Amino acid sequence: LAAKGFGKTTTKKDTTKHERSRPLRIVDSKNTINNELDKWGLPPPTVDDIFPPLPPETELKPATKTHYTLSEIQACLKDYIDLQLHRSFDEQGTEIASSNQQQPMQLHLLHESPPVLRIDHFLSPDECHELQHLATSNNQEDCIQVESQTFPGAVSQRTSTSWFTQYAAVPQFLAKAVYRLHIPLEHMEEPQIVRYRPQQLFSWHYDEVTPQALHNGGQRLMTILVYLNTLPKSGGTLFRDLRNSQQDEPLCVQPQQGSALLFFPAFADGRPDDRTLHQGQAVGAGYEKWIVQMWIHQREYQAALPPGNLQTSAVGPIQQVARQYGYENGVEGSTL
Ligand SMILES: O=C(O)CCC(=O)C(=O)O
Ligand SMILES: [Fe+2]
Repeated sequence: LAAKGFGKTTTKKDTTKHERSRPLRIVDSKNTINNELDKWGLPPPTVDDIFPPLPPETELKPATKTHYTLSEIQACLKDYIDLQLHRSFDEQGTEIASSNQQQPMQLHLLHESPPVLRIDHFLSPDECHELQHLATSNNQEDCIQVESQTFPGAVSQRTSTSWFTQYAAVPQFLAKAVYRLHIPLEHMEEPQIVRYRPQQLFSWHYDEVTPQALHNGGQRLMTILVYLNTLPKSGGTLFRDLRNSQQDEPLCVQPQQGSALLFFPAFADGRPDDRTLHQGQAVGAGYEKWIVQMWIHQREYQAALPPGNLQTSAVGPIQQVARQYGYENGVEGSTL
């Protein structure tokens, strides 16, 4: 959402004027274009100006193995939103059995610091199909379509299509967030379904909100996105400053149907974590990429879309899913 280089006092050049006054043409730092200057006599900002490289002393700890225990995962998450994972996952990171006949979820830590987590089987294939269907059904009451959120002057380019959904229209996704990750319903931003067609992408950005938006729920503490379909290559979620466990390449999470990706745009106290700069890579020819996505705030958040969207309207539907999936057993003191 935010292009954070702006308004920060630490950027190498003052690019604030660019944001406010004219559409930006960002140039690659390696791509010098004829010393062209704008009307303020400034050269066009480069990607490095807008998303400054991390200071060399920044702590970055890639994953060093493919399997982490729950205790190890919790240690990596200690400065971030409290997910109380021990209530739903055993020491091997496997979901504690519920009666729902679905494959148990499995935690995978993809990066230690900052933590990046994948949860396989977060949604079943049927649940993934239903969410895609919800978006394409064109039911204006349940979800509202928003074309690319890129606006003139924005520094990040998003070319996909989003649908902002009613909380009550996605009870299975929310039931899992509430009963497996213990996220308070009131802190959830409106869930969004996103479709990328071939070549579409979301370029480098941070998920944190701008200071002007903090009045609504405070900072975004967690991004949860679930891939609704599998892509063999292309369309990955790429982190500029993180490395994979072999440490030979930047961390890129390949879409796998039903797998959730969790990362943390800010620490629990609301301080943004600059290490989470990421992009949704372009989708290859012949493919589409679908995700469902939600941001979790520090405090109560009030939805803007679709009109009349209230978290409380989802309580009944979520409880119904929870009963059906056997979530209430073994979850004492639920947030609902
Ligand atoms: O599509 C992706 O893989 C990432 C999407 C994303 O970063 C966003 O919507 O904020
Ligand atoms: Fe993002």
